[in-house]
Amino acid sequence: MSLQTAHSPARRATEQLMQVRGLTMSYGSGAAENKILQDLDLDVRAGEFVSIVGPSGVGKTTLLRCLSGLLAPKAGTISVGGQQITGPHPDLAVVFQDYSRSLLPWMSTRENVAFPLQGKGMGKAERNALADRNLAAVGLAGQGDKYPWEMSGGMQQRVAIARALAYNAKVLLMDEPFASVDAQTRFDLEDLVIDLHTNLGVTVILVTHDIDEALYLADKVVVIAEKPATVVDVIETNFGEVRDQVETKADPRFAEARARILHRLRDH
Ligand SMILES: Nc1ncnc2c1ncn2[C@@H]1O[C@H](COP(=O)(O)OP(=O)(O)OP(=O)(O)O)[C@@H](O)[C@H]1O
Repeated sequence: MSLQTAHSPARRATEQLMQVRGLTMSYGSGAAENKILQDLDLDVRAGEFVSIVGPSGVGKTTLLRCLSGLLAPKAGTISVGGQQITGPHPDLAVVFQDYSRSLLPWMSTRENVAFPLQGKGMGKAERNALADRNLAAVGLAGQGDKYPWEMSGGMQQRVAIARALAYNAKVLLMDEPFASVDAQTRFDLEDLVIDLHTNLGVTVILVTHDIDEALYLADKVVVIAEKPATVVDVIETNFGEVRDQVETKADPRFAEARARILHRLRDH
């Protein structure tokens, strides 16, 4: 597979969708206050794939939890489509690293995917049909009757992705989603997410400590560092729409971007 220039709507994103201004977050208060994020700004265009990378413990999960409305920031604003985020929001769906805790073991995979759709006022047959369509989109056609514990880790994470897609959120927020699977499964899941992004045009914000993964997937890599953490660099990747685990990573622009990120992280 060769590198190509961007053609898909997803990789030609232009319209502003998400805006973060002055995001500040700390745990505890008074003498015990632990400042994690300080004055962080972030812009995400509709259909864009944004990776957020930074050293271990810098505050990546805290940032993603704030973006998803699960954690209230101490200061600053987060908006999606011009709407302020003040709590969990139907435009935002989250995929966590720990699929084994995010899927309900007593429900079949179809029920797991269909469950959050109850709040959308759909009948059971419609929910199940939507669940089956989204399971097929992640390569799990015909697997709806299986239980999560009958599936491999990679398959369970596919179910969690199908559940997020079925919810039809505008933004898919992913927190180290491939950190708990083996290397080959990780590559397969990365390529699955690229396909979903390209074909469905969904906006993705993915947090990872893996610089290669961040670059391979994204249109834009946001580097956070320092304590408290803030944005120290933003890199537009321009590797084209089609990504290939071997060729993209061998592209001289990939090596250049990787070196730039490593320098930024070393300097902070
Ligand atoms: N609920 C919490 N209460 C208090 N401190 C917390 C809480 N969650 C995280 N922290 C602290 O906030 C800091 C940032 O944690 P966070 O998990 O956001 O970082 P991270 O960059 O995602 O880390 P990693 O790369 O190891 O996953 C850490 O020092 C952590 O100990």
